Amino acid sequence: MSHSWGYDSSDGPATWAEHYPVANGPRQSPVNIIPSQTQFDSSLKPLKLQYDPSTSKDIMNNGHTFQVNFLDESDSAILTGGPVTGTYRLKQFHFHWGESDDKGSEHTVDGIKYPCELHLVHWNTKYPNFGEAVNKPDGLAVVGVFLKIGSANPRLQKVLDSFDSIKAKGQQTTFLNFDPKNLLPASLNFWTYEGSLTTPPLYESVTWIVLKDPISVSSAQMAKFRSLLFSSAGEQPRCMCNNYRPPQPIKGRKVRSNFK
Ligand SMILES: CN(C)c1nnc([C@H](N)S(N)(=O)=O)s1
Ligand SMILES: [Zn+2]
Repeated sequence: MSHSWGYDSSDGPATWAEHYPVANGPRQSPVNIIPSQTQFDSSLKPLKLQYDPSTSKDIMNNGHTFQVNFLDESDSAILTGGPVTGTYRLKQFHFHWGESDDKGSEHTVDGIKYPCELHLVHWNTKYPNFGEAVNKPDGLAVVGVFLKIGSANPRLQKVLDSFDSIKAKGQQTTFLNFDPKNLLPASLNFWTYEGSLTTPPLYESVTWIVLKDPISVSSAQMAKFRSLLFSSAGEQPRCMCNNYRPPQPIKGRKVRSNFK
């Protein structure tokens, strides 16, 4: 049975290496992206994200974040191009955020934290299924999108409206016909590097594709993210926030960009 973990001082990122020694591995995520030290790579192909809204299934509170799950039995919602070879299927998307608008993202840019970060998790179809792909060095591709405080984002509304149904850990509700394309910025300019899952088991299996441009979110919308709970129904309520891992050592890795 996997060891329980969280984001408090007693079970948070500073403790994860006790049960997941890869936490101190050579390709851990997230990282601080320093644009002046990234390398433009003209061989990077345009990133192609082809999503089919009919593949969205449900939305759930997993006790660490909330995630929207997708049907992944066919190549209906896929990622191709960019830094990857082959076809990666969308499995789920989720978010990380802070207790206040001055923190919450996992990746940082020149040390700047955004209030929230969206992760769209895809698995390499060279493997038979997600479970086989999740711990392979080229198993996953995660697209990271920063959220920046500004005007309210109407495209987040359907997600926010589901929160009353998934307030506590373990709660789930149907979430049909949602197009994650609507959560992307206009530009797909990205930084990319080889990294890991940012939560246990911290497998070093992720090609990270972090979009340079953020999408907007209002402070009031961020307050709704913080209405969710880490705790199960009936337990002492614990606000779901600060569910982010801080940047990890780059350990000689290159961060490439597809833009100058
Ligand atoms: C098993 N899956 C889909 C995941 N495991 N850890 C995940 C992390 N939350 S992240 N941030 O995507 O690396 S996603
Ligand atoms: Zn994540």
